[in-house]
Amino acid sequence: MTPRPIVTFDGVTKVFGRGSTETRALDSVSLSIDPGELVAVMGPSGCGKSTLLHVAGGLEAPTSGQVVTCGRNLGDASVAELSSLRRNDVGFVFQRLNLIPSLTAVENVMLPLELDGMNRRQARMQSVAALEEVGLSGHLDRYPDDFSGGQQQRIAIARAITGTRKVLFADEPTGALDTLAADSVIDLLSSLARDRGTAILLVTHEPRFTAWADRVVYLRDGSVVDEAVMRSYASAADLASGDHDTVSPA
Ligand SMILES: Nc1ncnc2c1ncn2[C@@H]1O[C@H](COP(=O)(O)OP(=O)(O)OP(=O)(O)O)[C@@H](O)[C@H]1O
Repeated sequence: MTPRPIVTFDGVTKVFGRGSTETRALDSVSLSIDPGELVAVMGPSGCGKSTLLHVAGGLEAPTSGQVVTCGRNLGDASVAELSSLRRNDVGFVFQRLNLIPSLTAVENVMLPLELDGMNRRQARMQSVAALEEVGLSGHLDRYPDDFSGGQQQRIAIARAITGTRKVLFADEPTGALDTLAADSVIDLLSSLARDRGTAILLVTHEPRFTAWADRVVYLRDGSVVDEAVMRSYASAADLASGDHDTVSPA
């Protein structure tokens, strides 16, 4: 049975500004992402990659078109529904980690849950489970500065997947990491998709990460210009040589 997509874009346009300052960041984008799928989003600077993530996660409203994330139509979702989506269903990770240096790893993961009104015991339980999923269960009480850059990004990922979140939006999560640490973070994202069923939308400038992706979506000037279905983990070299299945957007 075909899984029900966890994110669907149907003819989505996002315009910033008006008149002479108008920017069409997304232009009639249609795509969908299934549970457990790792989709890489690539394209030149300013083509709309971050905007795609922000609109999919309810941080920005579409100007027109329909966005459905985790069963919610974001176009007519109330403020309360959007905030529930961000609290319970989706997570974000960025290049900037925003970890608080004076809090331990587990306290950093717990913080948003507690700010959200969850009691301390439950917040700790969920945070310990998330840190276990990212391979840091033995380091709960260490401070961010005690970790390498790659491990710090793992803490940020744990914070983004607590509870039953079904989608992770990752915007250049390895931008500040060396090659080895970056590969290990992408490895982790790939295993979260495979083993936990988390759908992952990964914005990246790194062609080599396409080797971990199930699908690659190429944006230019706000439009999807190409999609590559990566079967059996084709390598970036295969991609460059055109040895992949290309699906032209509708
Ligand atoms: N809040 C905003 N207000 C006005 N314009 C914006 C806003 N956010 C994005 N834009 C514009 O929309 C376009 C797409 O921006 P976006 O950040 O989505 O691109 P990107 O592909 O993620 O770029 P990069 O790879 O450089 O991060 C750009 O022209 C950008 O200047």
